[in-house]
Amino acid sequence: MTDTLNSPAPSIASAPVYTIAQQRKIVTSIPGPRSVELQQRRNAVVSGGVSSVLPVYIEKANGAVLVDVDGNQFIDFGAGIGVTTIGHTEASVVAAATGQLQDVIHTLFTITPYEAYVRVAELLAEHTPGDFAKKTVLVNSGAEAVENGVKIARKYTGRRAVAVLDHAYHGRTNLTMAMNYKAMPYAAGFGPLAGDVYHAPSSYPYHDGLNGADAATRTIAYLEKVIGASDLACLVVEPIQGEGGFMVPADGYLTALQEWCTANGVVMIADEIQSGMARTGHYYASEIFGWVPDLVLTAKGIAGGLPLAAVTGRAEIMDSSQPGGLGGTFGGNPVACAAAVAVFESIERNGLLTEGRRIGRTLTAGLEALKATYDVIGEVRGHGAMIAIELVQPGTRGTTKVPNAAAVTHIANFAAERGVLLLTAGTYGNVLRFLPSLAVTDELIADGLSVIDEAFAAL
Ligand SMILES: Cc1ncc(COP(=O)(O)O)c(CNCCCC(=O)O)c1O
Repeated sequence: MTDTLNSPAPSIASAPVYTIAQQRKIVTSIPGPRSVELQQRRNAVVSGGVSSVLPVYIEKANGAVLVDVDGNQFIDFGAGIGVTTIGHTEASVVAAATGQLQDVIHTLFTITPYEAYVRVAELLAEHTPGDFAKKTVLVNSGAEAVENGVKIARKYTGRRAVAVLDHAYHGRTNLTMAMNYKAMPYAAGFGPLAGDVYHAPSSYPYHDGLNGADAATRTIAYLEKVIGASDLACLVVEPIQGEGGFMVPADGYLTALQEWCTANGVVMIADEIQSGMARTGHYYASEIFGWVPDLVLTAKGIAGGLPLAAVTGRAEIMDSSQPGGLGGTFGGNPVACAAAVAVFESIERNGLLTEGRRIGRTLTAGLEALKATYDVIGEVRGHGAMIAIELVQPGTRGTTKVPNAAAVTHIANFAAERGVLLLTAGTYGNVLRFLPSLAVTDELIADGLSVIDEAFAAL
């Protein structure tokens, strides 16, 4: 899809100031000796259910670089799964959070409120898609935002059913586990799972070859024939699917679904937890597709690394809850809210939407060049600083497109040993995703891609 919104804009107002040299540096084996020692301590006291992609223990981080306890420096193409979007330890976030820590750390907004929560809700009303009256509830995690978005939609419609798309990911709570596409590792053995959740066909152009209208017709047929609009409270959709593998829906797909939802009294919810907050070169990925959702879920990058999440949307829907029906002890914590205000201000001050589009162009060009050389790269896709490559078995990218998870594992491990942290994704584990912070330089991207080129050559 051509991103017609992808128009170069004036350069950023102020270049980032880094406290750690933005370069890759390997000084020990990976993991190094102190990481190995820490891993042994961890194995004695941390649940085996908590795994780590790379057992390298991080001591410092800044911009797009991680520094481990042995002095190795990694190019971070993961940003903690799209959280440190404006950069690790971004100066204005650190200052705002530090100041708030010295004033008041916690009062519980539902007991005695404070301005920072209100300011975040004002910023969300301003920057989420749609020019209608909007309201917000703040919570702590993405899954909690999904849970509350569904609660609110059920209350507003008086209906129970929840529809999600194939390849979706929405969290690790009981309801969100039921909403996920993959049971392993997220839900296996943790059931019984919540009922009234239905999985509808999605738009996956690389595999289904459908245009937006035809893909939407297929999804809507499922919603009408399998569920029935009369009991459907909400349809929850990631505009660009995250854990599922960065699938970019065909043009017109999302707006066609929104039209059907509006005509049938169904609340359509954009799960922008991974794709939102300037990740794609737009505040919200929904904008790329001209989609104005009824509710928008925000988390991950909103508070620069501190835990904060939000449900934002049409005031009449958000006000359907009875007073006291929404809340929680830490939801909208003052320190996280102060950090979030700083994040919004940094996006504007430093022109980070433009930076996201720059990063998208740089990554896409570099990965398309690799695709021209290596036929295991089936597709390069995404927007802004949310780009992925889907890997397939040799000789199949134009035909059966057989997933190649082994190649993904090889590339990720090869890169990690040389100081490049890459995350995998995809229902079949055959996607490499790039989620760098918007502070990453073109030089650092080029260095990281040179390592990845070596990794493909060594396949
Ligand atoms: C679209 C989308 N919705 C919801 C969530 C859930 O957000 P939480 O903050 O992890 O609860 C995510 C979190 N994705 C990363 C999960 C990492 C892991 O748990 O191992 C997402 O991407």
